[in-house]
Amino acid sequence: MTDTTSGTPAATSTTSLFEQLGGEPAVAAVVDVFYDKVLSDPDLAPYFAGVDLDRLKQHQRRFIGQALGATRPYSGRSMRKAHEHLAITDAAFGRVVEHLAASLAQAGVDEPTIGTIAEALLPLKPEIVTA
Ligand code: HEM
Repeated sequence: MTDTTSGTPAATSTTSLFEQLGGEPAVAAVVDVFYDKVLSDPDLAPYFAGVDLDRLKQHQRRFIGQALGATRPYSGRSMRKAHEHLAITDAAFGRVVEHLAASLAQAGVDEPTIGTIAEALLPLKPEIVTA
C-alpha cells in the first residue's frame, strides 16, 4: 500500500508493529490461536485451571497490543502480581514464548519481527518465573 498524496510507503518506521500486523482484529486472532496452543499443552494447561479465559484473553490482547506499539494502554496487573501465585518454572516460560512465536508465525509475522517481540518479552522473565 502506498500513500499517493505523499508517495510514502505505508510500512515506514513510523508505522507500529501493531498496525503492520493488522491492528486489533489481528492481535485478537493471534491471542486465540496462542491460548489454543497453551491449553493443548499438557505441561501448561494446569497453570490455567479455573482461570476466566475471556478476561485473560482480553488482558493479553491489550498487553501484546501495547508491546507492539498500539496506543490503547494495558491496564491489568503488573506481570509480577499476575503470576506470583502460580509457581511458574523456567521451562514453562520458555514453552509459552515458543507457543506465542508459533502463533505469530501462523498469522504471517516474519521471523525477524517475531525475534524482536520475543526479545521484548525476555526481560519479563524474572517477574514471571518464581519456581
Ligand atoms: C511472556 C510471557 C508472559 C506474558 C507477557 C504474560 C501476560 C499475562 C497477562 C497480561 C495476564 C493478565 C494479567 C491480569 O489479569 O491482570 C496474565 C495472566 C496469567 N498468566 Fe501470563 N504471561 C506470560 C507468561 C506466562 C506463563 C509462562 C504462564 C504459565 C505457564 C502464565 C500463566 C498465566 C495465568 C494462569 C494467568 C491468570 C492468572 C490469574 O488470573 O489468576 N503466563 N499473563
